[in-house]
Amino acid sequence: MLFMVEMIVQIPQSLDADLVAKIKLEEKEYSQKLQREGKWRHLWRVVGEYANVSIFDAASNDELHTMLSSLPLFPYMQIKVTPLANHPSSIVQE
Ligand SMILES: O=C(O)CC1=CCC(=O)O1
Repeated sequence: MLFMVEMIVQIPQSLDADLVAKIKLEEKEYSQKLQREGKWRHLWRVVGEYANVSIFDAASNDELHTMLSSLPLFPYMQIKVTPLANHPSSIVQE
């Protein structure tokens, strides 16, 4: 099952800079693990914003929720999930 996931990152200015750097490094490592596993299919930066648009491939809503809530930046993000279905005019059927 494919999902479009929109993430807006909002890290409080008051958070310790070293802690922020550590969280970002852990976020990168975790996201790249999911990408290598084929679970995180696309990761795009939204131009001009500290935000991304991603495509996830998860077996269930529960699996997607587990992946998203395990993100190190999860406490500092607004996340919107949109389930995707095949479009009848698409020449690519997933
Ligand atoms: O920078 C972001 O958009 C948040 C994020 C998601 C995966 C990652 O490595 O950073």
